[in-house]
Amino acid sequence: MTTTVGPPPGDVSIAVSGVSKVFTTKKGNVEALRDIELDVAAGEVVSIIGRSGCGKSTLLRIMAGLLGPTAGNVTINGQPLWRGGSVDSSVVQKLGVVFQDANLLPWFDVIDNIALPLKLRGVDKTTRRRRATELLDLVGLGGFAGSYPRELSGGMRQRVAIARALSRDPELLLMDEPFGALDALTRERMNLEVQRIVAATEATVVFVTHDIAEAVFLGDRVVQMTPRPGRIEETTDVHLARPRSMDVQTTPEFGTLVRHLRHSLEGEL
Ligand SMILES: Nc1ncnc2c1ncn2[C@@H]1O[C@H](COP(=O)(O)OP(=O)(O)OP(=O)(O)O)[C@@H](O)[C@H]1O
Repeated sequence: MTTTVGPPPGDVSIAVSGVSKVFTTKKGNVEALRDIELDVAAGEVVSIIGRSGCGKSTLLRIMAGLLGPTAGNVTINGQPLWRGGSVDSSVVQKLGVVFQDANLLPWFDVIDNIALPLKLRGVDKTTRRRRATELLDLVGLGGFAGSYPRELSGGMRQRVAIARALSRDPELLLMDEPFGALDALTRERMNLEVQRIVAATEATVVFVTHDIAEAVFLGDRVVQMTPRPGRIEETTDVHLARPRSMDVQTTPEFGTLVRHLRHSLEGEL
């Protein structure tokens, strides 16, 4: 019998090489991505910004194994994610994905929503409820185990979605504009939560956002994509100490980074 021992948390890297994506529609071909190269080191948090329609979600869906690239591939710890048109399921297991819409099942309470990925993997009920309860505490919703999604605010629902993504112990979290629909203050609180959760789990993170300040606050690096076809135009390192408080946004270093990225995006007009 062979036993596969996975790398400890914080040891998963993801690389995108030569990825292009062309959608075929009734109106013709849409070239969404062209020759994307992106290496994300283990334990790194990379934010991706770019104008609406530049291909951020398409890139994240390809990295998540939800959409096949037209050319190129994604490797996770050196293992190819895509083999021809299908995904290597052993590789995709390392991933947790959170989208803008929390997408919780309305007829399941919070615990059952969080535990669903474990149920689908055949984990027994006691174990999955114990794990879901731990995760609920981790995302700061300890008192809401028996609540239903309709009884929660948008920010709380997103935290449940994050807990659900974490239930599989992903070493790599892919987040697509998860807080886009939240008000500014809730969004700030959620950014602090993400920072805390990422520190606790040591996960590698790729975070797509429209918001330049959010990208800088969360990222070790901010990657900027060009308008369609999406290409990686520029990468900006963020050398701000962690943990970061919201007050970091008032520092000259933060302001300089945000200004630089804003000018760079404006320069695309
Ligand atoms: N299934 C599809 N079929 C055809 N075209 C698509 C499909 N999905 C995305 N596109 C096109 O690919 C381009 C990139 O879309 P994508 O959603 O990745 O952009 P985005 O940067 O995430 O946008 P936003 O910031 O507005 O969410 C767009 O022009 C979009 O119309």
